Amino acid sequence: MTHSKTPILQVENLQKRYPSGFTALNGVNLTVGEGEILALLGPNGAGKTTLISSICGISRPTGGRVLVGGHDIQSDYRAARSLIGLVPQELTIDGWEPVMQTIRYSRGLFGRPANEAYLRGLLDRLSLADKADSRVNQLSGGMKRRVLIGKALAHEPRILFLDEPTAGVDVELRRDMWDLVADLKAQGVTIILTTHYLEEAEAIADRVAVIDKGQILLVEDKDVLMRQMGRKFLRVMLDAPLSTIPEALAREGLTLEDGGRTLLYTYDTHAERTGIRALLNDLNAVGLRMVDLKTHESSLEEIFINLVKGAEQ
Ligand SMILES: Nc1ncnc2c1ncn2[C@@H]1O[C@H](COP(=O)(O)OP(=O)(O)OP(=O)(O)O)[C@@H](O)[C@H]1O
Repeated sequence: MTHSKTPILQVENLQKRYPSGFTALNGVNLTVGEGEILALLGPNGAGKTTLISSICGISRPTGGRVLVGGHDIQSDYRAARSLIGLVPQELTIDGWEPVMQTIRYSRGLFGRPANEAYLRGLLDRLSLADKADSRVNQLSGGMKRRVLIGKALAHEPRILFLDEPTAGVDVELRRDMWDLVADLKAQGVTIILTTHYLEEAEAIADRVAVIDKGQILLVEDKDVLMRQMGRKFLRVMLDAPLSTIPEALAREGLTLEDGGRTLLYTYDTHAERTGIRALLNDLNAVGLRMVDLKTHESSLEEIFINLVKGAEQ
């Protein structure tokens, strides 16, 4: 398991109360292992950006502590921050300097020795090699975002934060981003990303943390989460509509939909017996004829919506 390794990040009872009096983080605990990809999910205003800003030392927590590679982000800021790369949500980049110079400058800020070969390789991986001498303010939005990633990686951080990395980007950049994440993971870099695209978390995360109203509702291996909370649906399309479910078929998880034309059977993915065979036998016995069968598995999106809804009740 990835998270049984040495933790690169320890967040302990983190609190953030803004001067307005609003509590954006209310006792967050989170441990992330080296080389892990963690997706941080939560509705708008849940506290994702506040959490990332507090971990990266941009926003000052009002309680608790953050250790990065064992260094306290407040009392040992330089050592902790040098392990971190941050790609912010906003396109906070402009300026007339050329791309290569911008990235070189970012590396220098962390006191890393010059390494042109590394920086060239980085531009290459970000499909920016032919833009090395272009001015940042003359680039497209997508290219600026690539430069931001280059800046975040210029000092070879061990942990990379991506705040909404693919919001509003085109398909190509999204695919490049996912490839880059896989490359970095192969090099042992830890990645924490926030996203509103659940299929993105489903595609690339090892673990998923769900945050709502400044509290972590759950942290779990993605596969375990999908196995435990996932449901499967079997739809049996009938050749003639039913007004009610016949007595002989009645069982838990069975409902009618589509004006009685479809029987919807919901079952647990981890149940020992799904009950499908028995259902199909019973259908046969009562003389119902089906024209088609379809199955569907709940996505991370459905699981997430149910989790956040459940927490509100
Ligand atoms: N400077 C601030 N002063 C007061 N409240 C703030 C400040 N910054 C953020 N908040 C509030 O803290 C809460 C958490 O905001 P945050 O930006 O961390 O959420 P988020 O989960 O990143 O949301 P989104 O998905 O919309 O980006 C929100 O209710 C927000 O209004």
